[in-house]
Amino acid sequence: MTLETADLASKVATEQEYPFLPASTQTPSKVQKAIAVMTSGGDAPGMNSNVRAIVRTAIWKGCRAYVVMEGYEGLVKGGPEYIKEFGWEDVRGWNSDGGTNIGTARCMEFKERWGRLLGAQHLIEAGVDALIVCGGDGSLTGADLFRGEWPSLIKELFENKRISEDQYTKYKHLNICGTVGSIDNDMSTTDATIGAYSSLDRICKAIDYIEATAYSHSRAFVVEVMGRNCGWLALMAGIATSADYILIPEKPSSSKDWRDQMCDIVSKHRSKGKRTTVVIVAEGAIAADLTPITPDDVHKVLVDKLQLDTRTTILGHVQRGGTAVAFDRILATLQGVEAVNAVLDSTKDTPSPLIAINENKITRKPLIESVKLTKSVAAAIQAKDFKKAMDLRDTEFVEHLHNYMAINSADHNPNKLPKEKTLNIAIINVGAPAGGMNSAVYSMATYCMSQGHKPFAVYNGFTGLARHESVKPLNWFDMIGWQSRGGSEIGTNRHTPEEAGLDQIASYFTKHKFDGLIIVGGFEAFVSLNQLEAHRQEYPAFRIPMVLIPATLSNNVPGTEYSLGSDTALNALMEYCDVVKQSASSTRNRAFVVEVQGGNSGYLATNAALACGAQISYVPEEGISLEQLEQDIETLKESFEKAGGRDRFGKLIMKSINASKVWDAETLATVMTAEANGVFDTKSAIPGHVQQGGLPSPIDRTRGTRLAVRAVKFIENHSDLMKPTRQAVDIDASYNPKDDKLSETATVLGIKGSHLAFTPIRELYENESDLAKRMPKFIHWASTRAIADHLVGRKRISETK
Ligand SMILES: Nc1ncnc2c1ncn2[C@@H]1O[C@H](COP(=O)(O)OP(=O)(O)OP(=O)(O)O)[C@@H](O)[C@H]1O
Ligand SMILES: O=P(O)(O)OC[C@H]1O[C@](O)(CO)[C@@H](O)[C@@H]1O
Ligand SMILES: [Mg+2]
Repeated sequence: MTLETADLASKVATEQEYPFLPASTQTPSKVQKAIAVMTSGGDAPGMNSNVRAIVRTAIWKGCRAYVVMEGYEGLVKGGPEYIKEFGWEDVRGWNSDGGTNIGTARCMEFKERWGRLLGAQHLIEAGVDALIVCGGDGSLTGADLFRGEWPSLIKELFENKRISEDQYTKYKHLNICGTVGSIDNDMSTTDATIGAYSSLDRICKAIDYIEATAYSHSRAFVVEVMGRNCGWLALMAGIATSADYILIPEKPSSSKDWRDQMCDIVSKHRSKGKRTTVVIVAEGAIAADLTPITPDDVHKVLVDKLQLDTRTTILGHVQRGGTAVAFDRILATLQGVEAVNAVLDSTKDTPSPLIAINENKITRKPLIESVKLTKSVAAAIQAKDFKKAMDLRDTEFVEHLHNYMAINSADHNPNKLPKEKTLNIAIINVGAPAGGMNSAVYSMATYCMSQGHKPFAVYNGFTGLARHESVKPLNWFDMIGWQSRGGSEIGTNRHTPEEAGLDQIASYFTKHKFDGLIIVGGFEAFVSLNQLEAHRQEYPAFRIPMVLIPATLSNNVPGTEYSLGSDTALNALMEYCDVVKQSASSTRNRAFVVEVQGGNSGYLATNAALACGAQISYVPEEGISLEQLEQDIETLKESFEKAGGRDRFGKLIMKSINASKVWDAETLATVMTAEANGVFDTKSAIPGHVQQGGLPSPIDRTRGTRLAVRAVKFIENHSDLMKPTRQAVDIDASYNPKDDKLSETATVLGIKGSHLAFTPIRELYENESDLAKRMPKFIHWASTRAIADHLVGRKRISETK
């Protein structure tokens, strides 16, 4: 995630007070604004990270921070019990807490004007001049209304002498900002709401468990998931667990009655030997005539029409529980920082912002527009205009649904494409295993099948091919369950084509008539793709469209801000760190140095630091200077002394293995303990290959699918361009390596800012790679380091000089 906030440091008051002090002890001259945050609507994992980031950023910038307890109910009730000033320490350790620590509510009074009038009065009485609301579509609709009505509310308060003239003048404009916190992911203009991916994680885990018992009894399960009127959770869970059928509000079956369509698909799967059936029903699922579809309805159909032994599981509030996944913690943190920036940037003429995320970029969107768009989805559904409802959901939603439907019909429906258009597509994994590799392979293979292409797996990387001709067409039955599995089902290794043997590889490409290649892997895969492209002149077999889907926990592939597996790894590391931090907190005066993988990339260490609130992260990009180390030990000492054995004060230090050759985790821990003079002690903790993760995270699974389908489409779209270059009579003359159009057909599919993008491998290899370090030249996450530091009060040598 990149955050192009104007440099945080530049907005910081020049002489910073030590940020461990509560806001109230800061000198009033530095106080710019009083910023309040509330959480509202259903609680969502990650809300606490959002509040933590808002409170600390506000304090860091010299503002006073307030929290409104119990959502809008707290505004309506008012007073210091509900609108409280918060200090730096009040939000310590909140990253790993589920739910919302400041409470939330569904407040009917705020839907009435008199309730909002009270809310306005109480905000003014508390001296709050900016309100950040973290909530779902309902909460932000309320916020939008509140802001719209503000002038009339304060006029009425003034006229009725409920506020003074001074207050009336001072609080003329309500500065409001929304951060979207809801498990439903139903807010337009943002790809993800805080909490949605945590909920998806809970759902996928539950369905993974259900699969095992369903398999044992050869049963069908109907699983109801939340989401109110939005089918995002059901759709994404459907993709991530390769469920047999999903029912969502936005897309009732139009061609057929849903019962017949579901039974068709389920019986096709069963007839091919599948022992389990999972049907996911969104709680808002409806038929084309708007009649609700309940789990009982689905259960009855599966029993009556297909005679399946069927059970129903309503997941309920389990989906909202537990600690937030790494994505939500980081999203909530970066959005919290951005929300404070937005509030400080705003003038009376600025429209109220909503802090969104598009692909990998934190963005600001006009709140009013987002609320309007969101409301129009519900209106379109009510009007049975499902096409419009789909169009109004973000484009990613539409893409995911299209992919799910295609993949789910793989190998069952008549081929989409005429015979002459169908292709042989080779799939290979290269490098270390990464979460989501299987999902990508499964999805590209099944998508190929749905179009009529023939997917081939190249087993055990390029050496497998060169030495053993390990190529096999993939079939549907063999891949059942791959979507949810960790590791690499088709095997992977680090050898590049040059190491494995170009002659053999080319001859097998020719023998199996490959028309396209998709490589899933990390930096070795990147190098491999470049080699194949560079050898197209000698080997016509390589004159095929080739796509790399980056997959590595190091997240160091040029051309993308996100590699498959990095989210799974981040979660594995974060869970490990939460446990270690709990231990450190219980022991009171203890810190842990956690050694993090990632080669020369500090991505994992930096993001784990953000997600866990680590005190320090040492990364290869910066190294470890003695001066900074001394400074860090001093800061740790000071903070342990100040804490005086208070609870929840365990400290984490993330250290990338390659941050320093001299300072390994253990040495660092020993030195810190010695230098601390008994104030605190430090231990080392080494998660090692646990960081590759067990089951892939839902993000890696669903992104794996999305990237896979895009990769196949790229091959389809570039096949006609490449065919003549290997089928011409004069094969040498038919290929000009300098022809950009041809060389662009060897490409990396990645996420760049707010877009998915294909970038030619040659361009990346020549201009954007630091080959010696196996790193991209541009570190897209660099700006998050300053944020991670500021949120824990770490001082940098450069700042203290
Ligand atoms: N139209 C509205 N006018 C004023 N306030 C509203 C409005 N809609 C919602 N609110 C306020 O926001 C609160 C939360 O809304 P809602 O229950 O719809 O949850 P949400 O914010 O959409 O979150 P989630 O859907 O995740 O539970 C309501 O209880 C109410 O106080
Ligand atoms: O927790 P409550 O008030 O029962 O509400 C449940 C609703 O809240 C959500 O969990 C979040 O909006 C919905 O998915 C669900 O419909
Ligand atoms: Mg809602």
